[in-house]
Amino acid sequence: MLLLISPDGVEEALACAKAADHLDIVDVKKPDEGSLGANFPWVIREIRGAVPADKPVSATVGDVPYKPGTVAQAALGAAVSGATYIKVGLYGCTTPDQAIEVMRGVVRAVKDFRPDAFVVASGYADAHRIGCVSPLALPDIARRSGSDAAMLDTAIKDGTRLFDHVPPEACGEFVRLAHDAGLLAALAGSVKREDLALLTRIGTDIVGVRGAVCEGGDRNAGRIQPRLVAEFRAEMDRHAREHAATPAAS
Ligand SMILES: O=C[C@H](O)COP(=O)(O)O
Repeated sequence: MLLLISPDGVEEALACAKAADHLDIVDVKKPDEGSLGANFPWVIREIRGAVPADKPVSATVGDVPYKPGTVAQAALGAAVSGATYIKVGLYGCTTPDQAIEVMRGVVRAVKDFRPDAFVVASGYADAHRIGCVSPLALPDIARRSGSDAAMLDTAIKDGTRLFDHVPPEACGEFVRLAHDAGLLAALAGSVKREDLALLTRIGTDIVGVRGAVCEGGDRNAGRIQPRLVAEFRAEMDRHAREHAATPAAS
């Protein structure tokens, strides 16, 4: 399982750089603009320069409206600024067809510019609270749009967590659907260390985290701490080892 950490700016990205041995992807966002809030192009560029070259930089394009042209242009902006993972939160899409249309525009805009870029179609575990496409629709949306991964995060950061909205069995189904479609499955949403056993067991490819590696577990007032990133990673590795040692159920 890969570890994606979401700093809110250059200062926290430097904390990520200090913990670079313990993480896999640095994900630039602007949490005060929403769960997948987009940061400025110059911040993405500066963070790209600040983290080791072998660590991919991801950027969120926002909790986007159903405006395919606007979103495609924003996604290209993130890619031009140096992000190679482009994450789109399909906040304003109420049907799978709308979401596919948005993601097709993103895939074309980004891959015309950089064919090896990695496009992530993200929905929300708490979609029922905001009225957007349902979580289990995401793998098919990602597949039909030519995206590379399907993701879930939580839209409303009020202390409720991924598994509060999409129970572990349904997350397992999400991962299965993504894998059947040839995609990676990414999961986030106030994930804590105690969730790692389940996330490992269901075959999650990427876990996205912010609050759990911030001081006091506070994604808003706390800052990312290299020590907490290292501890989180050690816990991931422990579960990976235990899972590998467990005989597969027949
Ligand atoms: O993409 C990952 C998100 O930033 C997760 O943030 P969170 O762990 O605070 O919910």
